[in-house]
Amino acid sequence: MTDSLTIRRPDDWHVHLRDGAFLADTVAHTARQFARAIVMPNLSPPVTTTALALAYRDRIAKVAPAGFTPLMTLYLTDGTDPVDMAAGFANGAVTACKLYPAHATTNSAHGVTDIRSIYPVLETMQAIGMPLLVHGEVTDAATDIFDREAVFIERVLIPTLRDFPALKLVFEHITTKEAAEFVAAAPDNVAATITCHHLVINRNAIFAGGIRPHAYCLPIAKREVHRLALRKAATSGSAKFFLGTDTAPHLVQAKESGCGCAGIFNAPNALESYVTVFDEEGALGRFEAFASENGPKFYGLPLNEGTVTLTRGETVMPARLPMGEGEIVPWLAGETMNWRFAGAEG
Ligand SMILES: NC(=O)N[C@@H](CC(=O)O)C(=O)O
Ligand SMILES: [Zn+2]
Ligand SMILES: [Zn+2]
Repeated sequence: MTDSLTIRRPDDWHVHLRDGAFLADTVAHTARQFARAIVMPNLSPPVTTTALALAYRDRIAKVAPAGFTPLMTLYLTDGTDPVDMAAGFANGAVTACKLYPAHATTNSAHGVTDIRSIYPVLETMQAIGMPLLVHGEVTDAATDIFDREAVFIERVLIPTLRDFPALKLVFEHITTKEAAEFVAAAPDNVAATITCHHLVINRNAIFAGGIRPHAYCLPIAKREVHRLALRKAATSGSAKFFLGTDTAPHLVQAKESGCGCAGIFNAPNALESYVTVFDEEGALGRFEAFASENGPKFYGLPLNEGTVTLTRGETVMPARLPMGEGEIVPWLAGETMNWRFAGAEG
């Protein structure tokens, strides 16, 4: 039995750092485990231009420890300027663009109403090799919430990739067997991130003995068959799947509400959670590629120097953590974890 695992320092390819009072706390938690993070742009108002991304990057840098690199993204709207976007990509200010279908998730009201309205932007992205990160859910009221991701593949993803076959595309936080199979069968310019929570819970967790707002996120957790397909994909050794926590903090009162926010805050214990899954699947030897190699290779970035060490051993996750001026209920709150984060070196 392996009791200690040292791997190359990992990155988190999907993070919500928020802003203002949250920023120092979110950055500290993510930077403790990860060297780089793809920073989601769904602030209010959203990060829609290179200038806004640079200003946000400066606010992050002010609170970040040495050695942490935020990789910035632009929030696509029907009015995104491809010239500003391409200039920001060329000078390294922005790494990728994020597609939120309008009204699909938290702070997506300014998102894209119809994929065809951003075809000129996608044309440019394909030409310059800029990755498109996708929240892949349809938003029409007629589609069942548990079907939104699978329908998105048929209705949006397949036609878009047919029209832009060389577009670099990351299907973010996949939650279904359909998405895992689609990505596995797609060409190398298509990849996916997988969260730790979708590897651990299925939709029963949202209703276990009562309604559980801290298990609610988007895309919503699906049936067990989908969780098993995600575990298979993540631990398969395929370079198309990589770590993206989708850590998405909301204060306790925003979650425990008559209309609770979607999002799970897993930055404090992400690696512990992922490594437990790889351990349970007998795939500890494949964890480093998933956490530390597949992402940078897809993005065309160098691998990190330095390492992190995870050790087998019980720790109890706190019931609450401070977040800005309030408190947050983290992923696995109050539960015993069987792996611990022993620290980063180098
Ligand atoms: N995942 C979530 O449930 N919430 C995210 C938005 C997102 O990633 O869709 C958030 O910003 O709160
Ligand atoms: Zn999303
Ligand atoms: Zn997200």
